[in-house]
Amino acid sequence: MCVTLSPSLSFSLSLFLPLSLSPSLSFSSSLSPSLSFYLSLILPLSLSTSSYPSYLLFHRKRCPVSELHSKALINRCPRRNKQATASPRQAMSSEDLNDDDVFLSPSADVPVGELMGGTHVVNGSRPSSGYYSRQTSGYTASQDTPPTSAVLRVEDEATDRQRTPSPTGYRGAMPPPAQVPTPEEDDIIHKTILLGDSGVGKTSLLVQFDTGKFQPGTFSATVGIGFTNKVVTVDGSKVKLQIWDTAGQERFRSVTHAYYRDAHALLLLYDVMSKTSFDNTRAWLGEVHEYAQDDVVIMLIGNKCDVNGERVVRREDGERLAREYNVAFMETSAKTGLNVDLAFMAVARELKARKSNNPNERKFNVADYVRQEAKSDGCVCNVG
Ligand SMILES: Nc1nc2c(ncn2[C@@H]2O[C@H](COP(=O)(O)OP(=O)(O)OP(=O)(O)O)[C@@H](O)[C@H]2O)c(=O)[nH]1
Repeated sequence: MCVTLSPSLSFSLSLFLPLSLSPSLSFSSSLSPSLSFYLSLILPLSLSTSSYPSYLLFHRKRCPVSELHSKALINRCPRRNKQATASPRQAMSSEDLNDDDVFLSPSADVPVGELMGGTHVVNGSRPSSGYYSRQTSGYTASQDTPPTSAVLRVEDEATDRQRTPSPTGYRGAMPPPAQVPTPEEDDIIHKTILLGDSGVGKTSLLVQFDTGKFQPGTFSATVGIGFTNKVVTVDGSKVKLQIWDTAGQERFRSVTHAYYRDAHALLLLYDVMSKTSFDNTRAWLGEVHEYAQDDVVIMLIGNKCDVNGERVVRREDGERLAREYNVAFMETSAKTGLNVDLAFMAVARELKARKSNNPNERKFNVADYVRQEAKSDGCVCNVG
């Protein structure tokens, strides 16, 4: 049933018609229960399709929850856009995220926004082209020139904290536009994502790689997601890495899932002082297999290997887990810088090798390389 009415009239009808119809219908013996239900419930909603809440209702109803779970992103309700069947990868990599895109938590039938007290609505262009922040009505994206680093922020109770530079010095870092590579310069940008529990040292690792510094201090959790572009030289060739630093906290999980769908490499960190963070790597690897591409380069990293005495995860345990999942493994220290460059260089080498026409280079094996180089780099991390 399709009736074109003015918004105000449809709203009035949607509000008052059921009230006026329902009582009479429920006592009417001449109408079947289903018809009475239709008239009392569906009819008013049909009449009010021009009002936003009703649209959302239809939107949600038309996108099966099971499908939403697997996609983690409600994209393009058929009602509004014929590309409703676009794959999640297409949806995320295309530049036309709609204002009806809503991030969902894969672990619950609840949009992330609702978990955080609002509804996330993504407006604007894709993440690499700007700087996102959630305001009361949703994300807004600046239309500035793409930066070499960006941060997805969620403005909630932590707003003030976000505006304060994090102890690690990474959050909010926005290099000047002069450093921005033009699209012509960018042949292939390899999207590399740092994953792992909150506090394992993802931000610190990236800061150490980017600036060569470690900033000790009070731990301040990353909010949202941000990236830094780095160009590394491998055998005389430049390899462009776009390194995404994700928030390890559970509440941002479904947002970050959406980002590693088109990742080329994933660095999964745990903290050698935290058995929980090590145990959780299995769950992380499960998510990686669910959301990332099959051929993504994965490296398991035991960070904070500078600690003495407080270590609870042995190096052998990390090695065993890496063997089990057939991924490369190394221990690093974002504090001392041990093996930090190597971690990113190894990934860059592997990504370059995969695209090489040189048969010798294509034989490159990142796990073997890391094993060799980490030893020669003198990793003397103590085993507890
Ligand atoms: N000793 C030591 N401490 C480290 C190392 N790396 C990070 N830390 C400390 O661990 C804490 C957490 O580091 P972050 O880099 O903020 O952790 P994160 O994984 O980015 O955390 P989220 O942003 O919540 O996901 C900070 O206090 C760091 O100073 C390391 O290699 N050695």
